[in-house]
Amino acid sequence: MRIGEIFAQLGSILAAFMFMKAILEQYFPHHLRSSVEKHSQKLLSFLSPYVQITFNEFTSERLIRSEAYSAIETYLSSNSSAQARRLKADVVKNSSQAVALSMDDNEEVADEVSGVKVWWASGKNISKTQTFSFHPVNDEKRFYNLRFHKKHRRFITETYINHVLKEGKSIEVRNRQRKLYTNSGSSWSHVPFEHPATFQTLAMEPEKKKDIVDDLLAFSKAKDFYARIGRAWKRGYLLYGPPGTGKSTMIAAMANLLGYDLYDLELTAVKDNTELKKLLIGTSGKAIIVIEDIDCSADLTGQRTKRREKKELEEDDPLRRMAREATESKTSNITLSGLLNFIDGLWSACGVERIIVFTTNYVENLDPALIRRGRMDKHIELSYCSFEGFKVLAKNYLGLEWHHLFPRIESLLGGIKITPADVAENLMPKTVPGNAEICLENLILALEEAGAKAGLENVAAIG
Ligand SMILES: Nc1ncnc2c1ncn2[C@@H]1O[C@H](COP(=O)(O)OP(=O)(O)OP(=O)(O)O)[C@@H](O)[C@H]1O
Ligand SMILES: [Mg+2]
Repeated sequence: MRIGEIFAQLGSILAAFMFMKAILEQYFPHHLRSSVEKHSQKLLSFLSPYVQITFNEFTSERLIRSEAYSAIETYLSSNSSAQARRLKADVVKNSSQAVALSMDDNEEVADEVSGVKVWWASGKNISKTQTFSFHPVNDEKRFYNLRFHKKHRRFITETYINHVLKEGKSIEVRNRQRKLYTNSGSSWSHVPFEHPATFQTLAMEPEKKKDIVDDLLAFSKAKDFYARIGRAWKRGYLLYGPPGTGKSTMIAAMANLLGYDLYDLELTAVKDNTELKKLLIGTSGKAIIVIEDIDCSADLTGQRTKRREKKELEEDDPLRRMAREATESKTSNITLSGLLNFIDGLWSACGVERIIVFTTNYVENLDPALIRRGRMDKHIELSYCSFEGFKVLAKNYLGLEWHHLFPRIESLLGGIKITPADVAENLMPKTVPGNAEICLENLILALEEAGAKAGLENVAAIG
């Protein structure tokens, strides 16, 4: 048969079909038509060995987008880009891909888990209700249909759907744009969090680093464990050490490792406990709440009241006392124990994971009650640069695994205290293109100078 004939035949079949459809629509009453459709669908589903589940984008009661729908969309995105013929593209920031691809309407992709094959189809319903409005409302209702053989019903409903939702949510967390929040008044404002620090680039002894990474990962996966033992899903870290040893850098690395948002809580800008309460309620799950330099927020060391009582006894001049009280009333009225008690209370009430990190340069100044285990569960000391730490920096900054000047640096680092920040500054290439040897020699010079200075100070102290 020639191509022309095939088209002619196809044309007449189509015409006949359209004619039948038009007759059906014109002469069949509406209610009869819908009952024919209903019964034919019943018959089809009775004969078909497949079961179908629909996941709507918006559920009828709520106007918010269904979490299940977006988790499925994310889960299917990698499958879709490999299988579907028509894809939708969306621009995403801060992701390894420049655009996120998802399958277009009326596309179907297959998925297989534990040997069970399922099919996902995307579709949309366009609402037929006509509304007259100056602002036309988009009445498209999208959905995903999951189709599978009825013999797998148990596996699908009990295991597979949970797997899809969990996997989809964890991909969302990994891909989403993280935020860095700061408090202004009783609300948070945020900017995109784009700190590049990771645990790989952090100068630290490998075992210590592994211990911290394992601890964080174990925490992030321990929802069921915390629920079972009846504890709020939270963990407190205290980072202490001299300035420039990587405390802030480690917090950024933690956020990058877990994909959490960062809330940088500036306590001195918080007026009172009510404002603090509002701020803490305003934080989301998967958050790291950071309070830097708690020792500098003098009111929070637990000694404020004692100091004030003492001063009041000393100060008899009423004018001076009034002036002091006026300045004090402007500063924060929060006490650290109040803060921690409140955090304990809040966290006990909700099931989302939160990490709180405190940093300080002077751990010895803190009230032991405030950093007891259970509040600050893990105490991490960040100290001066060791040779192991130096090797990480040399690899990051200069791309060096080994150099003939390394042994000299190792012996100098053994006796001289230098912060990773100072080492990093010396390793920073000062010329284009950078010369590794010059950088290492600069570091040796800096180390020798620091050594000579420390020696002089020692001599002066003894003298
Ligand atoms: N352990 C480290 N690994 C890699 N880089 C580091 C490390 N410590 C410090 N640095 C570098 O030094 C700079 C300062 O470090 P960071 O701000 O983390 O110090 P800090 O301990 O928070 O200091 P401070 O107590 O003054 O807040 C960072 O920009 C980082 O590049
Ligand atoms: Mg810091």
